Amino acid sequence: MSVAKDAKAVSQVRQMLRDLLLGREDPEGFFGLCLSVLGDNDTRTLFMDLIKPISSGHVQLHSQLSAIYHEYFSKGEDVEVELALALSLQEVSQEVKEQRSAKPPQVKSYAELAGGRWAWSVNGAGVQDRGSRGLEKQPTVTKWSLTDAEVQGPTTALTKGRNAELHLAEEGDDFIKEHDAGQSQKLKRSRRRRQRKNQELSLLQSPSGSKPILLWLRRDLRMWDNPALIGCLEMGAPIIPVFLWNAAEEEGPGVTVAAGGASKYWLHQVLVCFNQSLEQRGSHLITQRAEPSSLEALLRLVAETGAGTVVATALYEPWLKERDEVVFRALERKGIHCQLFHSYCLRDPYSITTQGVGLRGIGSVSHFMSCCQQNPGTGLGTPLDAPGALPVPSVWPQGCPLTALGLARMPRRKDGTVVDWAANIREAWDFSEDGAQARLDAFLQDGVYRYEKESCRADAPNTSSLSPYLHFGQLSARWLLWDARGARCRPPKFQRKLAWRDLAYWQLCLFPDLPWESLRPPYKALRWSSERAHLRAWQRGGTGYPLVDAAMRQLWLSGWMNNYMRHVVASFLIAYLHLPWQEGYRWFQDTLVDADVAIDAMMWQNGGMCGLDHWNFVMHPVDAALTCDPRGDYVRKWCPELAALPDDLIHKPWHCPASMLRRAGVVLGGNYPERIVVDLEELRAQSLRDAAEVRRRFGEFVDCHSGCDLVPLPARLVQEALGSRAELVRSGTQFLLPVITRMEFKHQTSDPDGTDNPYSAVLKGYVSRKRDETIAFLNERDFTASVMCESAQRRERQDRHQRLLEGLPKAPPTTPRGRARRTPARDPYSTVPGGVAVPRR
Ligand SMILES: Cc1cc2nc3c(=O)[nH]c(=O)nc-3n(C[C@H](O)[C@H](O)[C@H](O)COP(=O)(O)OP(=O)(O)OC[C@H]3O[C@@H](n4cnc5c(N)ncnc54)[C@H](O)[C@@H]3O)c2cc1C
Repeated sequence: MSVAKDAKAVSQVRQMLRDLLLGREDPEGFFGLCLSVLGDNDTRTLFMDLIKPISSGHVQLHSQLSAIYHEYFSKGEDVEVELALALSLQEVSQEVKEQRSAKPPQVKSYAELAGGRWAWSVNGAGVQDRGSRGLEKQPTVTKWSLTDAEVQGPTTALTKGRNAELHLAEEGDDFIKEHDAGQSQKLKRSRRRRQRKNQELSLLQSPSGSKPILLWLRRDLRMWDNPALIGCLEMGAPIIPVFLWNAAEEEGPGVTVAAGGASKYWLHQVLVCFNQSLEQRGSHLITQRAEPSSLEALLRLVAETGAGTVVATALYEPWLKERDEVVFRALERKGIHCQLFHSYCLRDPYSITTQGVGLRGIGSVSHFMSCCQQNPGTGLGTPLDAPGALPVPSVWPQGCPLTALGLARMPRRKDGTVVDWAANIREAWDFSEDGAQARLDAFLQDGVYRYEKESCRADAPNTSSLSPYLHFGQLSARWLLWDARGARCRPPKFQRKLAWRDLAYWQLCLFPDLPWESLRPPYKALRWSSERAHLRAWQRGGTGYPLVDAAMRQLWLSGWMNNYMRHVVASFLIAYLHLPWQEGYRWFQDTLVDADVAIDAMMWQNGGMCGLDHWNFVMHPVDAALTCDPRGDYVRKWCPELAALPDDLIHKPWHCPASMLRRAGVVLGGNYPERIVVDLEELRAQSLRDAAEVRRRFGEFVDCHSGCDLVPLPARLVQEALGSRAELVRSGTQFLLPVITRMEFKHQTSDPDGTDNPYSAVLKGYVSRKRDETIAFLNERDFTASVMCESAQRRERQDRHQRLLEGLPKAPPTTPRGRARRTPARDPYSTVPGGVAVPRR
């Protein structure tokens, strides 16, 4: 080290020491950073002197640092060489260089490399050997076609925050157990610091001579917490990020509509943003049409670039998983080293098992979380920081312009003008990774408080709106979970949503037909309507039911609507219009920017009465407004032609007197449609009768003891349930499992002619109980206060009269004047004063 550089490094370490004392860094992190700044030799010689100043004031910290130092430098020479070889941190000997260029870079687990001590990453951040500290390895890496023993260990470099470990397990009402999560502020500071450091240190790498790595990007299009990206960096070779597009492969078999119009548009924008992020780091994205297949395209790229390794993040849709298996097997046969990283879900859905929990309650999120808790598997690990710069190849392969992929192609009118249907989507969203982060920060700062109680409101942005970012992996679920845990308000309900997301992927893995085939056999025979005009009206927001129309127009214009509204429109399509759930699924897949085959199919199956879970409710298209849009603000926004109607009639304009409609400028059947169906009660009753009818016809799929529907079990679940006894089962044997079934179906099946079903699932709309209680409390308090005020005034009046009678001077008034009044009785549309922020018009 030169003298100047030496002095700079030492002063940097002193600054880091101050951070350590302020609690912004932990001892292990500090030691790791020293190694990165000073290098191995200087750390060995200078470290103890540098920490001397704290030896008297911070005895415990000093001895902790000394212990770490001694432990690290007591490792054997062979470990050091192995470390250097694998991580290319040190100046490597010629012999080692030759070895590296001859073989594809091999990365072992840090625990292996460090021999149970400390390991160090090429990018500069300290890496803790988790094995030696009683924590589990991170499950991020799967080495393709190798045995379990060879599955790689953690990519723990550049971890976000401190020694922390997240588990997909339930703790009380919590989804995840965390051993030691740092506070979010601290994390952000440390994140920024580390990114700066990574930037400096990635410049020190000299990947020249190594075969480049193809980083095959599909989703997980982000810089932060991207294990595949960091995995590439750790190999110390030039990285070529490639995005290959083959619509047929994405689509898979059956009707998945995996790549609908709105989500393809989003993907296009994400690729633009991701390319910008790469360019900021000195790299760029190669885009190609994968013709005739991704395998062929990759083989061409390998030939063109001489790449020795292909790295990707695992995808879990069964058809994409199968495609990847074929691709990687073929590449391995050609001597290309392949690595697949897990990061899209919190838990790899193929690793979830029902062992120890059983199958009862399957399909519900509680059951799923019990499975995760009972079989925690490997921990989630800590989020990773973004790299500061990326090593680039000397020669880049040929790509095609992003527009040539046709992801954001707009239709043209006959006159040649473009129909820019995405203009509103562009306005509504910031597609960048920073945009995702900003939305998350804003939500955690503010929205998360309302989320826990008011996520059903459509008239206020009370949910995170992060779904499209999660779908395209601009935000990792792990990162989101981590930050949510660090939020000031612990949001268990929000965290649980991430379990829903994983549950959907688990279900898709178990039932690959989920997007097009009803899981409950009898319901395949349900009598559905074929009224195309109704479907069109529903799709375009022209049903005549303002709440449904507002939601469907929001979907069309912005590509999104909140969960509650998705339930409202799904209930309307299925229970009132009797249209098949698949129609709803397909429309959502085409119009949602967050269209996600697994989640969408699971939710539509559940809504369509044939999924693993049954929604035990049906949303009423008018009454639901009481819960989600009590003042009609949401309807006013998306159906402006109704804006002038009063709050209590805006959700049912057909009840408005003609004069009121005239004054409000509403013409039913003119500028706003008449209702496409009128007798909602009868339509609902018919839907119930239809369900009971198919259950009776296919009695073999109804459990005679519990009255529950029976679902054929997939082989994987049979295997888990029977264990070794599964071998004794004759092939082709079908097992049926009783699943959660709506009470009203059971009752209707047993009493088909009964007129009064006591289990009616139609929700009448409700204002949350908590809100009711708060209002009742405030009303009560107001009333008590006004009574007290009244009696004080009475006393004051008596006192004044008394003084007058006795000829004494007037006393100054002691209480503010005002008439005692009772707070008016709560009307159903009132909101908590100072609570939910819905401005009254
Ligand atoms: C009929 C129907 C279809 C749906 N289709 C999709 C879809 O295609 N893509 C999609 O991402 N979500 C879908 N959902 C689930 C849910 O409505 C959205 O995830 C949510 O509205 C997204 O908004 P948010 O990010 O503000 O959610 P938040 O409530 O803030 O939740 C945070 C995240 O948790 C996940 N999540 C939330 N709810 C669910 C759920 N019920 N199931 C699985 N994951 C969930 C999402 O990734 C979401 O971004 C559907 C729901 C219904 C009823």
